[in-house]
Amino acid sequence: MSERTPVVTIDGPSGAGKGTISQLLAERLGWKLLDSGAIYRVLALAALHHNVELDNEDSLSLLAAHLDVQFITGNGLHGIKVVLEGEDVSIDIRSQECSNAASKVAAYPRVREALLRRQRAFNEAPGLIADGRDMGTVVFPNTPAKIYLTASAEERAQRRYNQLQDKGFDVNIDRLLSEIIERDDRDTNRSVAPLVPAEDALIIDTSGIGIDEVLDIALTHIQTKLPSVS
Ligand SMILES: Nc1ncnc2c1ncn2[C@@H]1O[C@H](COP(=O)(O)OP(=O)(O)O)[C@@H](O)[C@H]1O
Ligand SMILES: Nc1ccn([C@@H]2O[C@H](COP(=O)(O)OP(=O)(O)O)[C@@H](O)[C@H]2O)c(=O)n1
Repeated sequence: MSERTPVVTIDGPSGAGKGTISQLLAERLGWKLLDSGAIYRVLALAALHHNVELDNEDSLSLLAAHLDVQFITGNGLHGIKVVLEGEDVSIDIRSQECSNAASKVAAYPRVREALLRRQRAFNEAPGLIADGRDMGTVVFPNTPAKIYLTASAEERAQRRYNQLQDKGFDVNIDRLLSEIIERDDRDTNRSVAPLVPAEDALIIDTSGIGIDEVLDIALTHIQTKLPSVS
């Protein structure tokens, strides 16, 4: 399988800066954006709405295959408005409850399989920035332009705390840190598509590095790997 149009993958744990850098790259290059985490978040929210148990792989994979979700660009929190069954859920999917539920539903192989084609369909001209956990390892493994962002758990929890507070969520930093560690652990140790840098990814530890500098490093890497990008 080879990618039809250029793809840049941005993977890493929660709060590493993937969404921020992906959005800036998509704007800079005029490319499409795939926020794959939002798909798992929406599935988790749909499961909560329809009283589907988060440990029922059969029902979850059926729900995943028929998920009625739209991503409308140029709007909303992450630059994308997320609409589930006609309802704008852009804010609801960012709650801590949804974050935790997303990482639970994402651990099931048949759920991931059911969402694979939907994610690959985002690969449209002129190019795609794909943000997630397994973009470089599973969803778009053939692209040469792979980036893995990381930072210490404490720094990521502090960033997420500031971000959620700004959005009006009531958050507790200690609970946030333990949930981030728990989610990292679940994402890293699952049997399918675990959170791990692709062998050929550029790893950027963003602890103590500002967004502008991370963006410069990412752009230089992309231009090296995809010479058509200027
Ligand atoms: N390099 C950085 N330095 C400081 N803050 C950052 C950096 N990258 C991202 N942030 C901030 O951290 C928060 C989480 O970033 P986000 O892009 O949502 O992470 P992720 O998508 O990896 O979970 C955002 O408020 C963002 O502005
Ligand atoms: N490609 C992806 C993206 C997200 N996920 C799961 O979905 C959850 C939410 O992803 P996210 O990217 O929105 O989370 P944050 O990094 O924004 O905290 C993660 O904890 C993962 O369990 C995944 O398994 N694979």
